Amino acid sequence: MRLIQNMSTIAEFATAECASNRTIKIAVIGAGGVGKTALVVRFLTRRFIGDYERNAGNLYSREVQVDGGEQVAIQVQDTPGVDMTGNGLSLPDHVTCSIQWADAVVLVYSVTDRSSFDLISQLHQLVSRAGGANLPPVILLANKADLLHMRQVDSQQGPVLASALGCSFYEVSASEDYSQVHGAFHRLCCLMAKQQPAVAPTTGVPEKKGRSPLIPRPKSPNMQDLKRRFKQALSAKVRTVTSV
Ligand SMILES: Nc1nc2c(ncn2[C@@H]2O[C@H](COP(=O)(O)OP(=O)(O)OP(=O)(O)O)[C@@H](O)[C@H]2O)c(=O)[nH]1
Repeated sequence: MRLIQNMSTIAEFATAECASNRTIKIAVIGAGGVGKTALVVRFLTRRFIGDYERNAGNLYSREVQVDGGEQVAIQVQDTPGVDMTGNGLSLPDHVTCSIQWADAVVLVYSVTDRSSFDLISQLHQLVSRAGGANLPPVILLANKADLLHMRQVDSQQGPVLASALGCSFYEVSASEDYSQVHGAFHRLCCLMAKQQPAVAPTTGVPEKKGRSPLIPRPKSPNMQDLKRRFKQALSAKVRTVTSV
């Protein structure tokens, strides 16, 4: 019973109608398995749910209160994992499309996976190329900080890389610490809200031009998918409990 209540709270929280007149679009990019989905779901729902299917690219939306109390709509695109192959980067189309679509980018690596860290510079280059003169704000997240015994990337290396790339850095644990994850995404939202023009109340037209609306939008928001993932995760937990 408690689980069902929790689930409906999660669904309501994450699917809240966005009454805001502007939308901040954030793409979350990194190697497979670094915890992109876990981070996005943690930020949007406060919950950490350990089991996810391999992500094919989902878009989530909700409202966020930024500095000054204003409510802004955000869309967060969780992208499929980018991996290194013998021929270089294996970059799903979806990721390229998401980079072009986004107003801001969250690059993620796992401190337990050196190759995911090594990928970051190349991903940043792709973001820079796609943005041209209009480079979107980028933040770098080092995830899985709780897995001390599995660490492959020193805690000093993240800040050094972030400073070389000119972006903010946060070391977080999606599983252990909601406030770190929330803080990183929330600061990005506040920054974006400051940068993006509000819609002029009389004309309904943005006061300044943002990134092109003609760029094809990545796969559509899929809150049903979010609910389905919660159902799957919860039923797996129930199965585990009943089988003990
Ligand atoms: N210990 C720990 N495990 C985490 C953390 N974040 C994610 N995980 C686990 O790492 C695994 C991969 O997480 P996902 O969120 O599916 O990673 P992803 O980057 O979306 O993966 P793809 O869908 O393959 O691109 C899951 O088993 C998560 O439970 C974390 O902060 N700490």
